[in-house]
Amino acid sequence: MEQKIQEFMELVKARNSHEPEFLQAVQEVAETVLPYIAGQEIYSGKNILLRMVEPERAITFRVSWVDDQGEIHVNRGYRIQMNSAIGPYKGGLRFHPSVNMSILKFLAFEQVFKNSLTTLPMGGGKGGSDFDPKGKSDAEIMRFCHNFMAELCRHIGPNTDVPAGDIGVGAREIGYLFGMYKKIRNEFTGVLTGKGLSWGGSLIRPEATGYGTVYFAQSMLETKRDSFNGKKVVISGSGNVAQYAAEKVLHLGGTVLTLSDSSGYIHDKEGIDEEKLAHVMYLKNEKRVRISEYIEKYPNAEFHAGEKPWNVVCDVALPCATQNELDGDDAKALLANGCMAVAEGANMPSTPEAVSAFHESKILFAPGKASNAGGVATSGLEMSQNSLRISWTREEVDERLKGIMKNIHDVCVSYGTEGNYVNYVKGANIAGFVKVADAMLAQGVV
Ligand SMILES: NC(=O)C1=CN([C@@H]2O[C@H](COP(=O)(O)OP(=O)(O)OC[C@H]3O[C@@H](n4cnc5c(N)ncnc54)[C@H](OP(=O)(O)O)[C@@H]3O)[C@@H](O)[C@H]2O)C=CC1
Ligand SMILES: O=C(O)CCC(=O)C(=O)O
Repeated sequence: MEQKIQEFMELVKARNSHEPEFLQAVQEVAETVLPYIAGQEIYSGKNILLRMVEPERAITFRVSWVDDQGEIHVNRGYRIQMNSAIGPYKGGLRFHPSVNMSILKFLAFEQVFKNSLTTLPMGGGKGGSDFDPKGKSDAEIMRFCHNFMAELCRHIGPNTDVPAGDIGVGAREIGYLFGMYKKIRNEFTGVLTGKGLSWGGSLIRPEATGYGTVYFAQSMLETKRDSFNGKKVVISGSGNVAQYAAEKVLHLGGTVLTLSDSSGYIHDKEGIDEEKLAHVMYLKNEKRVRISEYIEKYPNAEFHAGEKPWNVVCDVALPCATQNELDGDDAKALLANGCMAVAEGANMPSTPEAVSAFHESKILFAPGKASNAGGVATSGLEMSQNSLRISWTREEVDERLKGIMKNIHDVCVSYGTEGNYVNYVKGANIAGFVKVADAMLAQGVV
């Protein structure tokens, strides 16, 4: 099997040699899914995983826009339409200077498995731009979003491809994107999710990724007859996912000790309570400043410039910032400090070395494609509400989200149990694969 995996990866590398993040995501899936395929007659000779690693379509386009000084800038826009076997392409848009083909293909590939795990009819896609929203005025953001959508609108639609937010794309950007789509196409449809409540959005969508991550971690803790109550929790990031993961940890009786951004992390030994979290939301969502400003209001907290929070003693770690933010040394530090569970809110935040360390020490470890699936699942619920032209209550959406997260947890357990340990990576990859693979088999070679 080792050799089969190596041969498969050689083929993928030959085509994608300059895409390290994409190769990293594929390697992890190959290591768990190829041994499973080998024991399943129906997949024999069908090259399904090889077909799944090739995007159905990868679109790149120019986005020109004018800044407040009248200067013209050019960015690159992307949409990767990875797999539509089980539904329209679905996945976020990321605006960050690091965005490139490798990062978007890894995200789109992960999205295929994640969306399948939700059990909702959504294929996988991802897109974005190397545009950097930091320091831009509202007017500049609007002009960029409008020009981005002026091209993207040709390639998406409520039954074709339904983008949403990701890093650098939140409620404000979705508004500008939706406005331009509606103007050009002259149709009011659920073409984007994460919309405002008065124009087709769903309650709980902003909270869903963070809440879902904590619901998943809660299910893992329950397998050890444990809970969040009284747990010390370390969280990275301070954006959408981190904020609502922190909120749900507080609801469940845990203590949140850290939050971070790309400039460093804050450590509040007294705990980031609801009032302090509201201040973080103000700093990040309205004032749009660095997390270091937290200590101006709460001087008992510390700011550690240029560092990550993984050396802080904790029971549970929730990486909620970005890919590869938690490496092998960080994992060792968490384990040495007694961390018992890690649930990824971000996409692929743990490096392969970190994941191996978690597995070797047999702690609870949830990969993002399972634990952060609550965001896209609730996007799926937003699509359903748009199609039915109704709005569910907060409680209704939250109950559905809880049910979906519990179901994802349980399916990971059933495919990932190895003796008395649950390998959630294996469980998520195989369970996500099976539904897509079966649909691809049924649809023939297309
Ligand atoms: N939003 C959603 O519904 C979903 C998001 N995710 C994933 O969750 C993660 C966070 O997304 P989201 O919260 O939406 O994004 P936001 O843009 O709201 O927040 C991103 C956070 O991560 C930090 N960050 C970004 N890049 C880096 C970096 N290179 N080093 C350190 N910190 C960094 C940002 O800090 P700074 O401001 O300094 O850049 C910010 O605090 C991503 O991996 C995303 O793909 C997964 C599922 C759904
Ligand atoms: O809600 C969505 O469609 C996308 C969410 C997303 O980008 C993700 O799950 O990584």
